[in-house]
Amino acid sequence: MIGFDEALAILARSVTALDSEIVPLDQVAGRFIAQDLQARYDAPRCDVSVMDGYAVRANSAGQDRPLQLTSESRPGAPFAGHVAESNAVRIFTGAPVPKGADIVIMQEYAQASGDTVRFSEGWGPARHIRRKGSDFREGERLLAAGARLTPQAIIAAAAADRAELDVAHRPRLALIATGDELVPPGEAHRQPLAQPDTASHAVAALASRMGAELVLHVRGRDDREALATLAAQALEVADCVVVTGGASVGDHDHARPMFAETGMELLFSRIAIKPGKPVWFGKAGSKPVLGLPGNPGSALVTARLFLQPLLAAMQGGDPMAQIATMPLRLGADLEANGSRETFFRASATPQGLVPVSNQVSGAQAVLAEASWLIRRPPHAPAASAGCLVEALPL
Ligand SMILES: Nc1nc2c(c(=O)[nH]1)N[C@H]1C(S)=C(S)[C@@H](COP(=O)(O)OP(=O)(O)OC[C@H]3O[C@@H](n4cnc5c(N)ncnc54)[C@H](O)[C@@H]3O)O[C@H]1N2
Ligand code: MOO
Repeated sequence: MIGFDEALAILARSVTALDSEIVPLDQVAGRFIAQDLQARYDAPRCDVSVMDGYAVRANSAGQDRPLQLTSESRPGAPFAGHVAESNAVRIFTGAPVPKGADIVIMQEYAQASGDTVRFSEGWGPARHIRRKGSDFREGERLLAAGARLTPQAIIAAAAADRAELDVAHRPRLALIATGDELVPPGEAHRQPLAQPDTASHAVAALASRMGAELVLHVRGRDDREALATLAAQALEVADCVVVTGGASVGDHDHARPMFAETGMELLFSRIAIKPGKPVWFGKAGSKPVLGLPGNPGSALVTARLFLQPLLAAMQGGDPMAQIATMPLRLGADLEANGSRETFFRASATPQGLVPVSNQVSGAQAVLAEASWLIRRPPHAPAASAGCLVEALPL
């Protein structure tokens, strides 16, 4: 068996990014940008007001005499003149601050009367001016190649004044769930020995969250020849293939053998992690093939630990960034674990991370409340509520 870090390093080394395409800004959500993105102008483009109020000279506002209102400045319609000592300019949030003025006084501190305005004390030290270029400068890099286009990254892309972005192609994913007992969800309750295929639907959801396009989603019976046909079909239509189940050592575990005729090179199998020992990974030509255990808890956790980095790498993202952990506080006691590195499913509560009550790989009911994985080294002792543990979002 190999360790998790070693397995991930092999996976990261062996995956190459897909080509990119130009896509309208409204269709890039969740995708990965293929090139650095530079700003095309300074933001703000000039000094602008942060408040609705009056642009004046600070030394004239404090004197107890009314100032002459000369004009107004609105976003997109600035006042081009100069603010003299005895003058004030009505100004609105986001409007250019006229020359001569060095403070904006909020209208709450102003009493305007006709074409004059005077100010009551108490407006405080803030100047309420955002300086030209204080957000970013022309030419500054706003997004780095490989960045994920989250809603917040899309603000930066739009601020960089781009209508379209160069993004990695969406990986076309083929998903094969193996197991004679599996039936589509909705049909299991009618057949006493049937199990709904739950795992592959979770994997599909995770893959779609990572920008993949599901081009094939099938269930295959535990029959080596039938599965070999599905393997060939999957490699025909997809950029990468995921198989659930049949990953272990039983007589009916065909997930790896089903790729024998495709010339798939096996790059690793059996990892010292819990759950997820049977995970395997190979390449059929340039196409990654990932095998996940059939147990739903294992399939979900290992999709998060292996498929998410794999799909990021295929889109030019950093696979290692996908599995970065951070220290978080335990909100309940955590049990000791055995010789395999262990990923406990946990829920986030105001007290901290609380391991879900059933950590068995086949358990499904508790998964709905699990939003984090607590990563524990081999032979980690029990840890008490309040301790810091390393965790990553599920
Ligand atoms: N002698 C050994 N037995 C097992 C080992 C081992 O090392 N030696 N490893 C165990 C571990 S760990 C796991 S995890 C399981 C997973 O093995 P498989 O990937 O071969 O999974 P299956 O046997 O196909 O199924 C296991 C279990 O999960 C259910 N299942 C399968 N697919 C789905 C699905 N898509 N949706 C819902 N449920 C699914 C299946 O009905 C079985 O109950 O092997 C251990 N055994
Ligand atoms: O290691 Mo398996 O994936 O737990 O039950």
